[in-house]
Amino acid sequence: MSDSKRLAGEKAIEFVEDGSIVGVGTGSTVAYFIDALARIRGRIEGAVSSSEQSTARLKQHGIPVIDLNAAGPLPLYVDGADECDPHKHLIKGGGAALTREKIIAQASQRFVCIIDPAKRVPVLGRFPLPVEVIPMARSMVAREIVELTAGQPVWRENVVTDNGNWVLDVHGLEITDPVALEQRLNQIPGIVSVGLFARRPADVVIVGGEPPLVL
Ligand SMILES: O=C(CO)[C@H](O)[C@H](O)COP(=O)(O)O
Repeated sequence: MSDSKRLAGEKAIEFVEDGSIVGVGTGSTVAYFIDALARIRGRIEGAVSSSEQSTARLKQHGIPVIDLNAAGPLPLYVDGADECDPHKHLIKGGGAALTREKIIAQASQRFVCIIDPAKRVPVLGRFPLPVEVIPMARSMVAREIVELTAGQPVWRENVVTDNGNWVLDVHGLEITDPVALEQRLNQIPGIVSVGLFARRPADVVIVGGEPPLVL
């Protein structure tokens, strides 16, 4: 598994443009991408990071970390996913970094998603859908989700996001219309962001293997 993650992460380097600022996601697959990025760090201006975890790894490698507000639109965002359907719609947020990941994906011209083969599914929902919530809204949002979907929200206790918020993981979903579900959930007050990347799916998906598959 970690070999396919490494192969996906290393393949994504081919999408990095010289002199650019690269958007960097979060997770164990992205860690391999950051390590590969370090080997070409002289060719890039720096990176915009989606989490404290990735920031620490980028800095360890001496890669300058740049504020998104100072960077402007990015040519490339590279990130992992928890699930990916045939339309390149994703579930993300297993690492609780979904909000910043979504912001950087939106700010990027091209989103290259790097996954191991186990992440490919015909329909999203086997992986519980992460939802970042303002702490005071947790119970209300959970009730709204129960009313709106067939899912069961479970509070990811002991996890506080980099933004100081909490995460609900919604179990038992079969997400046949990810765009509609993302839109509906986004309208509930108290939800900061939903780990569905359907309105802004990946542009390219790299599935790690020998050789990596580029979709
Ligand atoms: O969305 C994420 C973090 O919020 C990650 O991209 C996702 O959880 C995949 O992680 P990994 O590469 O470790 O399997």
